[in-house]
Amino acid sequence: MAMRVKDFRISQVWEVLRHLDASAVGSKRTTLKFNKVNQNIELHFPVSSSADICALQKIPGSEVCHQGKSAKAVVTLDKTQFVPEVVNSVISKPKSFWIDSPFCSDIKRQKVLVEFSSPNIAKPFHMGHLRSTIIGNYVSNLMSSLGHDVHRINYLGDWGTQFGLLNVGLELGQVSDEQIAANPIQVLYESYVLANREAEKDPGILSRARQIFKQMEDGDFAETERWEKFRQYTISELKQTYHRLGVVFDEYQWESMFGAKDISSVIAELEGMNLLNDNPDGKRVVKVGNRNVTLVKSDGSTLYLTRDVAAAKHRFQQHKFDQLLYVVENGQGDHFIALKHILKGLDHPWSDGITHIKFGRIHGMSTRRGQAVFLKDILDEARERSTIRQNISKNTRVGSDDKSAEVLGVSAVIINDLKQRRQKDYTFDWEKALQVVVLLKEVCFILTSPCMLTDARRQWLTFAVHTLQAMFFAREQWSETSRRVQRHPLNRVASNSPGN
Ligand SMILES: NC(=[NH2+])NCCC[C@H](N)C(=O)O
Repeated sequence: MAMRVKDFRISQVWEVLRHLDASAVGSKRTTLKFNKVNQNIELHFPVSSSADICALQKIPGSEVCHQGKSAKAVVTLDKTQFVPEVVNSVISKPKSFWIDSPFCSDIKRQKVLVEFSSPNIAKPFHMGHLRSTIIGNYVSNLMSSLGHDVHRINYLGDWGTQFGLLNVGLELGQVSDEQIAANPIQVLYESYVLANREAEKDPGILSRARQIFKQMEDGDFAETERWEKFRQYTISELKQTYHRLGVVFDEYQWESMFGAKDISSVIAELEGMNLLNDNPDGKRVVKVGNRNVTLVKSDGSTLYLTRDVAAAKHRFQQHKFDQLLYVVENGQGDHFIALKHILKGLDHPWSDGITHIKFGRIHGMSTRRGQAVFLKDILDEARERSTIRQNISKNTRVGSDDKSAEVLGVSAVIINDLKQRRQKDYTFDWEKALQVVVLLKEVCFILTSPCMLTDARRQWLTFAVHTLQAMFFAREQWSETSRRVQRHPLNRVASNSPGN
């Protein structure tokens, strides 16, 4: 049986969706189709219960068709009413569109912390960090569209023996503060590489690195202030690159904020709950399922996990969050299971609000400069390639000062990533990723040239703009697009005469 519901107004769509079993509407069997014959948009979804069927039958204009055994609903959205209505509602209140819709009225507003991106200083910003940045920003935007109070955190890795090594590298290379200030991410990375190279020849370097890290943890490190400056330079440089993706963080936290000195209370708590066991080799471990997980090394220094326990507690003290979401690759699954397990063992009921939002690896992304090491290189490459793409056709050719290459290139990288199945690994292909560039360019071009449009094409494009809005979660890019659409004469025509 199929239900056909015709001529929907947007308010009715909300009503239907509200009455239906949400799992059916959101299931993989739900598809949005564009009917080329009558130019209408159709939402097809399975109907799982007789209550759903009754709900649909009450809607004026609904039509029941028999079609095999399985029950299926088809909601036909009338192009002339629905498209302008959606586009105009979204445009008039892009921030509160979802919150104000009846569909979301029963969502309990929560304080949600989303931790994402989180690269390590002096190490490459690898593809895992890129996916985390894109997915994390998407999740944050989605959560705030639903009315949650979202706080975005970037947790930068600046701790561990690698930091001892980095300091040795700075000594060996006699790197000045000015050099670091001018190009922090690159210079710190090169110093780290230098130290690693030297450590292969001279084992003394590694023990010097460990010693420096121990001093850092114990608070005996002479260069703390210098390091504080380096961190600030790094954040300023990162902010410029995040800006290109439309990503803004509310807070930058450092792993070093949760070093040995600061986590004695966590250790005391673990001891108090009898969770910490002493290994014969001096390590202190916690049992997680049938694994023994180390929390304190034999020399007393802390580990990644210990710092995460302290960081989570700190976040709860500060924000009293309902949810804490970690957007980090699949490979760290065990780490987050251990984190949640330990917090639960420490009797923190809020640990139930912790979720690891995991994702698969990206293989094979390299730039012309070689294997991609920094986010900036990836985005520069996207811009260059998008210029080349646009120049292939004379309709989309760009001048040297054209900003569209940047916006389209960056958007293509984002869209390409969100198109993938989140938990699956995938192989990156520049050619495929940039295919969308020409389509995006065309949409913008046609929207700004009304005389180019036939009626049908205009309807389709208006719908495409709405779809793209869902993709342009990068806030700035979307607001730029929405400003264009808002100013556009087409939009005024559509809103004044829905029947045209
Ligand atoms: N709270 C966390 N552990 N977040 C993830 C941090 C990711 C880490 N900096 C890495 O690159 O692997």
